Amino acid sequence: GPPLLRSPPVRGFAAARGARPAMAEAAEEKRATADVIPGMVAMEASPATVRAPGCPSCEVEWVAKSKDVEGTEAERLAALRGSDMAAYIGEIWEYGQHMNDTQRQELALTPDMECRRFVIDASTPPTPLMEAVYNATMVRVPYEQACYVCGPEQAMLLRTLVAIARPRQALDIGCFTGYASSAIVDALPRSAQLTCLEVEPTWTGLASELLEGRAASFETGPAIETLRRFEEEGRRFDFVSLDADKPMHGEYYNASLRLLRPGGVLVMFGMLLFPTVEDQQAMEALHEVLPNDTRVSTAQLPVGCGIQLIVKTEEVDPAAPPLHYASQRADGFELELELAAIDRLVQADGVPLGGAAATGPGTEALSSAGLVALAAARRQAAEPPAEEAQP
Ligand SMILES: C[S@@+](CC[C@H](N)C(=O)[O-])C[C@H]1O[C@@H](n2cnc3c(N)ncnc32)[C@H](O)[C@@H]1O
Repeated sequence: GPPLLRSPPVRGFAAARGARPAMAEAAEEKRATADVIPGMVAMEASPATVRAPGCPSCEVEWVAKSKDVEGTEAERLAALRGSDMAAYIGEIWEYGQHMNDTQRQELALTPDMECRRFVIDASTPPTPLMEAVYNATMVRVPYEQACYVCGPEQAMLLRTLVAIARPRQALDIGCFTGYASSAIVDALPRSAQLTCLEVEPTWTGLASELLEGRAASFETGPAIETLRRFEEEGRRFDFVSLDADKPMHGEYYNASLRLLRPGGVLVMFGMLLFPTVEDQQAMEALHEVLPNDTRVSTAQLPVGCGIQLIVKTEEVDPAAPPLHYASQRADGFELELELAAIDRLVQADGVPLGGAAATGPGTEALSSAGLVALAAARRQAAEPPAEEAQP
């Protein structure tokens, strides 16, 4: 039969992107204000936009195409209404059935575009890699699929969370063209690694091209199978970003908790806006589960399509010293680099190394200077240095 009416781009970023010129104006206005208010620090010259100036982004074209499609549909429906009223009513009824609460929410969220612009403007501007991946997605991916990309404000939040967590092993489940991956990889400590999972070879192909030379590797295939394999291999992660097929998010959540070290961080996308009824049911089930899960501490942020911040509190020893120590010692020895190098060596030898930062399976394989340094750093953290202890 004839296609149903197109639903609007569900993740809602098209409108935010469409609003960008106004964003630039707002930044311009702020700069002007900064010039006249004494003591106010002027914003840097370029506003926080993901699209580089002069980039032939298809954003505008994309919005125009959406409008074209809508226009064509409107014409087709008008003709149908004239020729076959019963068929017309049937189509409209069917469309109503498909238009779930989310799309209504999306419409209800439209006034928040203004707020979103301020959120983006108030974040550190994207790195060149983030811009490049975003632009390539907009230019090279058909616009119907380009809307999978996560929102710039979400990428900026993710980057900040990675900078806080300082993971050595990070995982991105559902990497698409690698935009969220680019935000993660640009915030990773040196010698840390990101592993990206994606079912579509087209997307891993593009993402691996765009992130070439970065500390990111790609696994193509159904994420659940890769996660099971990682479990069998005894791999462990410090940080997981999850934005894949929503009906499977419950499974990915449990698998991620098994792979995360105690104290590890999981960031789940898609908590508030749902493209399909199936997605909505799956994510609403998680809304029930997450606040009552005693394995984690969690909170939700209404950023973009909704982000759930989760820390694995299970197995965290309250008496354990903090995980992070000053990595640069006076003699230039870098503890994290040393540990990462040992980690790679052990993995290359086929010995699985887990417990990314402190304890856990595999750490007994460490017997070198790195382990000695870790013990020394722990002691140092537990007792203040002798010179500071002296009055
Ligand atoms: C919303 S997009 C992710 C957007 C991405 N995080 C970004 O920054 O642009 C969801 C992705 O999950 C992928 N996906 C869907 N089912 C999957 C599966 N079973 N295993 C792995 N990835 C899957 C889709 O192909 C899509 O690229």
